Amino acid sequence: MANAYNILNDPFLNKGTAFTERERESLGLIGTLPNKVQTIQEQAKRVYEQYELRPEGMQKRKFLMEIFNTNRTLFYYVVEQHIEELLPVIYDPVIAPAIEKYSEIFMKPQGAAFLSIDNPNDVKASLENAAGGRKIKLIVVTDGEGILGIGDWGENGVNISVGKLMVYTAAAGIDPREVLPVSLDVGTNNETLINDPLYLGEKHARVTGERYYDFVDKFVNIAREVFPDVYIHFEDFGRDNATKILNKYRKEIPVFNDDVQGTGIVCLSGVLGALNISKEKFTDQIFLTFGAGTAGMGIANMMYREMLVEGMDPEEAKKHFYLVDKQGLLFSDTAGITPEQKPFVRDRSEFKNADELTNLEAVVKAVHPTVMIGTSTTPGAFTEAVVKEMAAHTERPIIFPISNPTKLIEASAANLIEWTDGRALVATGVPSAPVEYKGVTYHIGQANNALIYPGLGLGVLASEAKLVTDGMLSAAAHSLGGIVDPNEKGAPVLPPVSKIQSFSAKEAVSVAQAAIDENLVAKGITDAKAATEKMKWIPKY
Ligand SMILES: NC(=O)c1ccc[n+]([C@@H]2O[C@H](COP(=O)([O-])OP(=O)(O)OC[C@H]3O[C@@H](n4cnc5c(N)ncnc54)[C@H](O)[C@@H]3O)[C@@H](O)[C@H]2O)c1
Ligand SMILES: O=C(O)C[C@H](O)C(=O)O
Ligand SMILES: [Mn+2]
Repeated sequence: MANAYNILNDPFLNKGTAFTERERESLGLIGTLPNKVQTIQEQAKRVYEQYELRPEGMQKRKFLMEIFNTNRTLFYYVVEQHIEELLPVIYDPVIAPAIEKYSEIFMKPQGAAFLSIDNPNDVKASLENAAGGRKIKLIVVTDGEGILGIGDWGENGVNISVGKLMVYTAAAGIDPREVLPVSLDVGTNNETLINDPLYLGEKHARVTGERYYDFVDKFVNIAREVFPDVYIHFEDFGRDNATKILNKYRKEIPVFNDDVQGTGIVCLSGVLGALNISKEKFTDQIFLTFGAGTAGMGIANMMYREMLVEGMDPEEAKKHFYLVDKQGLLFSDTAGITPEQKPFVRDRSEFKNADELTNLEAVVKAVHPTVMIGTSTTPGAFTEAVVKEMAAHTERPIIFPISNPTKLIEASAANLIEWTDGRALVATGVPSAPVEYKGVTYHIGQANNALIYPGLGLGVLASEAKLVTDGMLSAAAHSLGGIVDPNEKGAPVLPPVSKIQSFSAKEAVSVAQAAIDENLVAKGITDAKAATEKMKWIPKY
């Protein structure tokens, strides 16, 4: 029988001052709380006022995490009330310094499962212990190798699993009792962590190769055994592993890689939104991917598949793509081409000055892109010269500098609007304030996978989809249309975060419907809307 101590210390059970007199009596809580019984609205007012008193991001985050650790329902109630303001604090960009400082500021494990490659026999017990008897339907797992654009943060990366799951609940109403953040600690190559006496992860170099893949496989298999049908979301794996792991499982079980697929979906949505504004055709676009890594290639593939959906011939479609990475424009004979880049590399003979195409400005001059997306982790790479050159050859340049966090952005929204005299259609990965320019207020869309993975997840879980297919990803990308009025001056290319709950719900229905149409759902699921509505968790007592 749970006693007062256990109840008040369990964030899923605790209601704090909102326990009614009857509950206090029946649960043995008499005298363990101030006598006044509060509503969740009153509690939320108190929490928000305290939140506002905290002067800056990390302190605001620490305060919110205390509420998260104490009372999950109240936490989500407050977050949903102030979603646009709080999302950047519980998630990107404030999550970045919270990851860097994770070991120093550690207070509570936040319900995560910590799996170590040095103790592979503990995987099952660790997952079971962390779940504590809860029926887990969704896991976000990271190995911490490619956290946002800030690199290898080892075990500290667990915070991204926790943060991504917060967005699932706040945006799409995924029941917080049914989720599990997981960290795969396979070591770290980050010297700062290795030399940090307070670092909480394994202090050795990353294990790679067969032993690494075996460990990932062990985690996937045991997770599916302990939590049948669990949907696994992979986050911030390194460039060499992300797509490889995704492709290994995606034909067998419901898995998702956020950096590859989530980023692809949100960027396709953004481009479709931009074309609604410019009234141009998708198949006329020339795409330049700057930073052809995990996210960059996920985006290129999503755009490429859309070209095929539009009826374009595969060989013809490939000609619309140019990849630029550290080496410059990527050619078939460029050294260090990754397996993901290979299908999209160009032939040197296409250009008279191929040997000069080693920097972004030269490439833009040579290929005249109409869409340029930055996933390069290179701050300021979209210089005035690059942007003006692009804008000289296209009326409405579509430019998405989406490297995160803020310090890594390829260009600010304000600069892009100014350098193109208001013609650029812009989205950024982190939130950007509206830009005032020559009497027009330009609203900047946030091309962050957080806008789409919650709705996708709700659609997958509600329909009990057995796989996550390209058709479902495409349905997700197309579902965000029709929310923004494209004819309004300064309209954003993506719907605003303030509406994330309503468009996530809409997206979930589209995804579940696609799963139903592809015969991938559990028996008896025929009504996508009813299924997603039934699944939705609401923060109330
Ligand atoms: N907005 C979003 O939703 C979203 C989603 C995923 C990733 N991202 C961001 O995209 C960035 C990349 O993430 P990733 O997971 O693809 O990392 P990654 O390491 O897999 O890829 C980065 C690529 O950029 C290349 N690069 C590095 N320096 C370069 C330079 N000077 N010029 C050209 N290319 C260069 C690297 O060689 C690599 O191929 C990160 O900042 C991340 O935060 C944003
Ligand atoms: O975490 C984010 O803000 C988006 C993305 O998954 C990233 O890795 O940058
Ligand atoms: Mn990520």
